[in-house]
Amino acid sequence: MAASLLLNRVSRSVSLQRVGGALGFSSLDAQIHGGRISGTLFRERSLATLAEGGASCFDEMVSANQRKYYLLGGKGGVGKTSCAASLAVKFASHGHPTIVVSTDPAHSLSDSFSQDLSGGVLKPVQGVDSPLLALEITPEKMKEEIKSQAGDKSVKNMMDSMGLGMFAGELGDLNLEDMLNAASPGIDEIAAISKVLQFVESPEYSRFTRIVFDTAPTGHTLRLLSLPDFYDSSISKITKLKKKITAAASAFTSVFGKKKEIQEQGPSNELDQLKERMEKVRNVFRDVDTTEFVIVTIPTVMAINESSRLHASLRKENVPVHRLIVNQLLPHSESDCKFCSVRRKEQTRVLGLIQKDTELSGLKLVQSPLLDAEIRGVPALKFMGTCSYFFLESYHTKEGCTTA
Ligand SMILES: Nc1ncnc2c1ncn2[C@@H]1O[C@H](COP(=O)(O)OP(=O)(O)OP(=O)(O)O)[C@@H](O)[C@H]1O
Repeated sequence: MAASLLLNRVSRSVSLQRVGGALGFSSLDAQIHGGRISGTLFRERSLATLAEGGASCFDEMVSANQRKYYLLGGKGGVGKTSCAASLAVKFASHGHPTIVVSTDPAHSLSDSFSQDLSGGVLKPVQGVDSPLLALEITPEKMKEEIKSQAGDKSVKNMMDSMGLGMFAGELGDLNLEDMLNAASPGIDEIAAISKVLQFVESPEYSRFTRIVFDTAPTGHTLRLLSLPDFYDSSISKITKLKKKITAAASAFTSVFGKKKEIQEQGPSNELDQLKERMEKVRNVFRDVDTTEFVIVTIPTVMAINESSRLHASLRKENVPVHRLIVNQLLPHSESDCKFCSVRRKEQTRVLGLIQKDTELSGLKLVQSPLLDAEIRGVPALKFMGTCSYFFLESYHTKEGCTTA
């Protein structure tokens, strides 16, 4: 019952042409490569009504000028990039200078915006009124930067600097590079977030009030979220080890009367800095006031099950989650073919599962319809944002669904 009411809500949508005109992109058809997105799929609905519905939905995300981080994640191929790009365009259109960052090594921001955003540097997105910058993190470039910042911090050098070079032969192969590579591919992502923190901390980027992350599929994302803890404890262990070695070295030099000074500076500072950055990343992920992880899914049992597991993991990690975007919902049609009718039944069943799922049922449901063309380019992303986020508030409780 609740699920079918949800679907009815999806059907209350708008004519593409009217929305296109209102958003100021009359040539939308041409720009999204292939005719109408939804003229045949959606029932007509007045823009006035849309505006009312839209006002309640997006206010919460767009309100407040303090900086907010939105991380969009979920199973592969469910529409994370499309939703992240669409949300970023929407923030920018509401006057928020925004940065959208892809931490997925298989980038598709450039494809989604239909612009070249590659190269591992922040690039302005064309066609949006407020500043919108996009960054496709290039893992190799990131690693190079970290390495060049850290310099050649091999364990041998570290021990040399401590006056223990004679023992270094045993350990000389260990270096920061190995440490960075050890947790690969997760380090790619943590390095990415760390890089973004650098960007947002510098005064040059302080005016950006919304940072949207398009994350890699679930497994990578979970690694990303747990890595700061992992590094924190690893770095602490290394620091403790270094202290022990320093103490042993002091004892050694006092016994044998060697005068050489034991230098405490250098590598330890590097590690402390790395630890500090990891802590910052971890804190950003868990800050309920500034951060929200938005799970993106599609109406299939496999995707819902994975979303449920993802939410359980995020909950354990204390990462704030409030919303679930159900993307690619088959919109209402007066005359379903057999195929559509079977899919629709299955979709209704799956939406019912969300309502019963202990992990997912408490989340606000954001519905995003399946459009009849690929979502590419700013106008199409604007359109997706328009038909995805209204009714947001209406759906966020079970009561909201059953009494609607
Ligand atoms: N609501 C929708 N209607 C129609 N097409 C969609 C919709 N959402 C996404 N798509 C299309 O589905 C494809 C995959 O979308 P997208 O790249 O956003 O998914 P993803 O989850 O980021 O994928 P990956 O896991 O590979 O990074 C794209 O071609 C996109 O245009």
